[in-house]
Amino acid sequence: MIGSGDVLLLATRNSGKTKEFREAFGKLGIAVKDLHDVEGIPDIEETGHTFADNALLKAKAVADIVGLPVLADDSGLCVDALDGAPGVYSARYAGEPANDAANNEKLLLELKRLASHSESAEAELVGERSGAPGKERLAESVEEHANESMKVLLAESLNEQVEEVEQEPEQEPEQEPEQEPELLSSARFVCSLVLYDPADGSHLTAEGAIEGNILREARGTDGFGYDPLFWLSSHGRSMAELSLAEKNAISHRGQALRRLLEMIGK
Ligand SMILES: O=c1nc[nH]c2c1ncn2[C@H]1C[C@H](O)[C@@H](COP(=O)(O)OP(=O)(O)OP(=O)(O)O)O1
Ligand SMILES: [Mg+2]
Repeated sequence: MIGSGDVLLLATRNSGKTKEFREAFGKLGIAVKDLHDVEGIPDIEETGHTFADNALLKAKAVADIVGLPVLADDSGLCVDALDGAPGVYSARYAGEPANDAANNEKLLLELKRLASHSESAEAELVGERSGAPGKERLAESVEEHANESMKVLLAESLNEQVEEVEQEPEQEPEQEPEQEPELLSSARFVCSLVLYDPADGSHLTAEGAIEGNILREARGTDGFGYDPLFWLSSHGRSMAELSLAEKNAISHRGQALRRLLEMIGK
């Protein structure tokens, strides 16, 4: 039922999603349209409790209006330190109307708040164990180690000076090895796709997920949504530092789409 007339309508107003589907379907000779190309489709409330529920809701609502098969994508970010939030609320995490920058900012705020809470809880625990209040105990610990740290610092700076002198002047400065950036929590992107046929109400559902970590600082300018905060250790890049094709090859959406296409023999 897909590709009747080799055009497929997506039940989305998210141009970032449309771009990714265009890249993937282009290879199959299928043109992709979205709700920016169709008039008279109202906003569809995403009242489901799962990604699959919401994808079905969107696909059915639009397909019943246009009378053609429709593909819907419901997706989001599940962050472990936040017990799976924002999850199905990813798009409206910072309120409505949906705003990627505000959502990213809220995500960082929540994770940093959590980190500072657990740091102070840890300090108190140290205090309780030693019988001294947390802050005092920490100060003592700094005192105890101060001399040792000073020695290490002095030795390091001496070593650096020696290395500087020893370096050949015409030698290329060595490239700093890229350090793993600071990460706040493990997380995953999840995507549910539903292809709905209004002729008989039949539909197919496919899911995909990708594991990663939330960065303390945004990186990259490609993609959309939470991509700049989603770190892929295996690639040494954020999702927003991948090209469209690279993202599709690994993403939750790419995986779900390949599964769906397999189901319909494409
Ligand atoms: O690959 C992704 N890279 C980064 N962020 C992503 C991705 N995939 C989903 N997300 C985020 C964006 C949005 O905050 C929410 C999706 O919400 P979701 O309701 O499915 O989409 P949406 O409202 O943007 O468009 P629409 O419902 O019209 O398809 O998860
Ligand atoms: Mg939505």
